Parts: sequence; C-alpha cells; structure tokens
Amino acid sequence: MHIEVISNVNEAQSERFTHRTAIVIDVLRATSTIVAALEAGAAGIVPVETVLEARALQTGGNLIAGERFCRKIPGFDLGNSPEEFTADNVLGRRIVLTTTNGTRAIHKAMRADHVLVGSLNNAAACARTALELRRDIVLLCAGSHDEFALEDGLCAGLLISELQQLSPSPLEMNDIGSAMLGLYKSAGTAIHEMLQSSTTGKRLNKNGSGRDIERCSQVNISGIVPRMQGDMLVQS
Ligand SMILES: O=C(O)[C@H](CS(=O)(=O)O)OP(=O)(O)O
Ligand SMILES: [Mg+2]
Repeated sequence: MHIEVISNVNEAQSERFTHRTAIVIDVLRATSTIVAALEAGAAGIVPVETVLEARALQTGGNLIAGERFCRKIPGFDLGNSPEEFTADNVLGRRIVLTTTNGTRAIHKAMRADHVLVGSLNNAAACARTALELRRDIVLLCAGSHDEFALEDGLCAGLLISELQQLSPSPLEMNDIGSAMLGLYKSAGTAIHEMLQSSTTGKRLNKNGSGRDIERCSQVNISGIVPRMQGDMLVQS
C-alpha cells in the first residue's frame, strides 16, 4: 500500500485522488470540529466552500456553522470551535459548515473513492478505517491560507505511524510522508506546545480561541471516523 502526503490544498489536483482513499486533515480546527460534532450526535456535516452556499442551505432545520478570520460568521448558528458542538446544540441536526481551509480541502478530495476526515483526536480509528477500505491513501493537509501548517503535518505523521502499526505489510510513502513521520516522532510529548507555537495556534490565541488548541492536541480521544456519503459527512 502506498501513502502520499500532500502538504497543502494548492498541490491537490483531482487526479491524485482517483481510486484512492483520501484523509483530509485540518487539526486547527475544521476536522477536529467535525469529529466533535458527530461525537455529540449530529446527524451529519455538509461541508461547503462559501458563506453564500451555507446561507442558501439554511433551510429545513439545518444549522449553519463556520468561521472567517477565526470568528463565527454573523447570523450563523455556530462557529468553528469544537466546544460549541455539544449534544445540546447539535443532537440529531444536520450542520452546514464552511471554514477558511478545511471545508475547501474536503472539496478538493471529492474525486477519491472514499473521503475520510482525520485529526489528532481520531487518528487511530481513522487509520483503521482507511486500511479496511483497501486503497492507496492520500493524506491531504489542508494547511492555512495555501501554506503548509505544522499541526496538519504533525497529524499526517501520527496517521502514518498508526497505519504502520496496523498494516500487515510494509507501507511505501512519498518523501513528505517520511518527513512528517519524523516530525511526529520528534514531537514526543510536546504536541500541545507545537500546536501553540504554530502560525495557526498563534492566530487562534490572538483571536481568543486558545482553549481550542488544547482540545485539538489530544491524541486518540475519539473513535469517530467521519466519512463522506453523498454531500454529507457521517460516522462510518
Ligand atoms: O477556524 C480556524 O481554526 C481556521 C481559521 S484560519 O484560516 O486558520 O485563520 O480555519 P480552518 O478552516 O479550520 O483551518
Ligand atoms: Mg486549519
């Protein structure tokens, strides 16, 4: 099995996903938030790229959620903080989500046979599901504003480490994959500190969302594996 890591959305040409399983990673914060929403019992998450698309889908009991410039979009029900996605707020609800990087990355990966959502929170479960799907795997790091993001690279490394532990045969990977595996191994117990020091971490701290970094740093706290079915992410 071959693992390819793509370090940001601009590199993600649609043919790179053909016949593969894609795992989309946006640790701060979209993919961590999607995991939290399904964990809290949301019926599903519809990722959309623009605020206008989200507003157009504010019908039939849907909630609309998302951020621009790290802040909840005016008139939306929820922002992009995992903490907001509690059972009280989302149980049984369909949530339309738009974020700066994460939901755009999910759309880039749509050509894949299977699209999963990965984060530090659900890495082991996500790796297990991806292996069961028996395709080569592309790890798409959403990055931030079309640049590599440390937190997403770290998560790609963790996912590769989990895949290696679970796979019955050796895995091949591209050079970025090897580099991200090394990054993850070198992090040791300093994952939270690395996220704090990342560009996105600093931006979130500046915008009053520093608490989310701690939650998004926690490794393997969830067994939820969001998977695209039609236009919606649901629990696998
Ligand atoms: O809301 C977030 O955490 C980020 C904001 S920013 O673009 O990194 O400033 O969006 P996301 O799409 O979750 O990366
Ligand atoms: Mg991000």
